[in-house]
Amino acid sequence: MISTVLTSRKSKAIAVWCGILLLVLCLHVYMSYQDVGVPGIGRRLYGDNSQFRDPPPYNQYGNAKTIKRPTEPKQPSTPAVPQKLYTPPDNEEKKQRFPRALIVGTGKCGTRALIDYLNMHPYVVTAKREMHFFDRDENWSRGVNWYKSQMPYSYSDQMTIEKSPSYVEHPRTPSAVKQMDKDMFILWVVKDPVVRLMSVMALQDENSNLRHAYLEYGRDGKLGIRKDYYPLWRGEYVIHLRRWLRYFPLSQIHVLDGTDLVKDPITQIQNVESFLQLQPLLGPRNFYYNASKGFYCMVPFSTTTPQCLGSSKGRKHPVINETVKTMLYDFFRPYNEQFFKLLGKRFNWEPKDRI
Ligand SMILES: Nc1ncnc2c1ncn2[C@@H]1O[C@H](COP(=O)(O)OS(=O)(=O)O)[C@@H](OP(=O)(O)O)[C@H]1O
Repeated sequence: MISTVLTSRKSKAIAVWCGILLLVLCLHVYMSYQDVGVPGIGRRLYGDNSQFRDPPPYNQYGNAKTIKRPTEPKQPSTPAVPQKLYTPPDNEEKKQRFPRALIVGTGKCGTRALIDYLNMHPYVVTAKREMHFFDRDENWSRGVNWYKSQMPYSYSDQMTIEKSPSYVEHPRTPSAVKQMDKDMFILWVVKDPVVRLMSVMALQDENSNLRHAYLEYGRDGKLGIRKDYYPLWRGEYVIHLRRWLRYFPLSQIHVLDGTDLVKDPITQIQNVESFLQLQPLLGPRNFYYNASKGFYCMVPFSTTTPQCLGSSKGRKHPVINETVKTMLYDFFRPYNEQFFKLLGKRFNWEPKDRI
């Protein structure tokens, strides 16, 4: 009898202990799954998988406003890319193709930024260097097949784009381009011509007289503008536009302001996408403002690391005094006004404090 009582007490105690053990085990497993933050529990069982639970930095459409940037733990190093932005057509091989869009100029207005921005678009492939096919005799004489042989490989639904920043001024280019492809998309970046001139001048040595080569003394001994100076002529945009309009309708020429491209690349690139009839894919996800450079850098879909243009862009411009500034703005104003009239839109190209 005593032994029966003892046995039943013992089995009760065992049952209670088993119950407690089971409860602890269940709690343990539950906490591991939920990662409720009890140090060591979840991770000891399943490893440190916290990096896989970080939210992706961009949504499917690349809207940076939705970005949550956890500080700890770090972002996954794998590119947070909207998957499958581009699928090549079935059974197709890449081949070299003529450009369907040309960035024709103007030098120092942001042509490199524009082509590199466009290169982030999955349906765009860009020539790796300036070909100067239409404007340099030695290249022109090599013929169109040579030009095509310089183009990158692409699929049929991708758009090849080339830029050579002096196409816009060369007398041969508009007719030659039309002969190659009457439907060619023409992209043209311009800039306040005084700012553009200073960008050219910035290339000259700081102590060199060439920094002010756009000035000359007239017969009267007064300082004036050297009207036949090539960098000035390049900024007389209306002259060049008139020539292009003899071959292409204005609707086929997209003109954008390089200063707008610096300040608001997203809007500008989206306008260009629309002009080129490309899928609207580029957006805030592709641009990162680098405060120390004062420029936006690119974030292609294949990476989350910003890529900036080289040090040859964004040079410090020479300082000019108010008299020279007024002379330059007065010189360009009539050309600008005619340009705006022909273009049907205006840019803010009035004197600025900093140029
Ligand atoms: N994102 C970004 N980063 C750096 N620079 C930028 C960018 N966007 C536009 N720009 C402006 O581009 C100017 C140079 O123009 P181009 O590329 O047309 O020059 S070139 O003719 O090809 O040499 C260059 O002019 P400078 O500032 O005078 O160097 C820049 O103002």
